[in-house]
Amino acid sequence: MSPTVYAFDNTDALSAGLNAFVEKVSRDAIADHGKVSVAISGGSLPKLLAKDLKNNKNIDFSKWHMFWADERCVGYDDVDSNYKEVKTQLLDAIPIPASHIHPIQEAAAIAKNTEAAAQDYQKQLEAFFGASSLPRFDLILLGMGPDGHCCSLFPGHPLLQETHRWVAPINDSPKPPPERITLTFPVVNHARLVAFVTAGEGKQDMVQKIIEQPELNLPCQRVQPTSGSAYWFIDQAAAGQLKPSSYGRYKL
Ligand SMILES: O=C1O[C@H](COP(=O)(O)O)[C@@H](O)[C@H](O)[C@H]1O
Repeated sequence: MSPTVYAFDNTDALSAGLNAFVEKVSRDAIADHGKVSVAISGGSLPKLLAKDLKNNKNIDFSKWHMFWADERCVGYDDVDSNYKEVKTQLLDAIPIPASHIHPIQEAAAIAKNTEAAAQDYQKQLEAFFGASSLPRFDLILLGMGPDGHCCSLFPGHPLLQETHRWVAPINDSPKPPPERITLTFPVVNHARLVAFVTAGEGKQDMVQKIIEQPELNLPCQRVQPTSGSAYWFIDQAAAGQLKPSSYGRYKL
């Protein structure tokens, strides 16, 4: 099924719309099963997400559990750490319990032992979701790279074919740093909801390809939740090459 695309006049409006969307996801998940599992990417997403969300007093963040959709194998304080970016932008400002924050194992990341880091992260997912069936995140928040990658799943990379592992190591990411871990498509596509968030003119070519040329089979296009839904939250600059019929407006 095609994703639902929401375009906003600017990044402030995008952050406001995303905040409203996440508030509803959180309320629905807590009403349904008492907690909220979220996986998040790095890059430009955390700042866009956090702008309004960090001040949202209508969300019970004590019920949130935060995981990462992908992570670079660096220390927690490294400028390349997705954990650090999410922590600085969002987690330090919201009342989420420390025990509900699930970053990559730092020792394995610093050692650039991607295999150990991926295995440990799979264990963390098994401990939270149970080991017997695929994790089902309430919400996976993803960015989109200018080459159409999401998580650390890059165009043409063999990891796109992964069907067994929940978390995979990667040692040859075309975008630095090369050593990373990533959720795989089986996990991403088992989520209840996946929301892409991207902004800026530099993304408009790729947004057009992904939304209007599905035959390209780029990584972002392979995100098709089997019993869930996919959304795109983009600003007008990123929507610059889309046909008006390809997107709608989010009602706050
Ligand atoms: O390397 C990565 O890049 C993507 C996209 O980042 P952006 O800065 O172009 O928004 C990001 O989603 C991913 O988590 C990250 O590891």
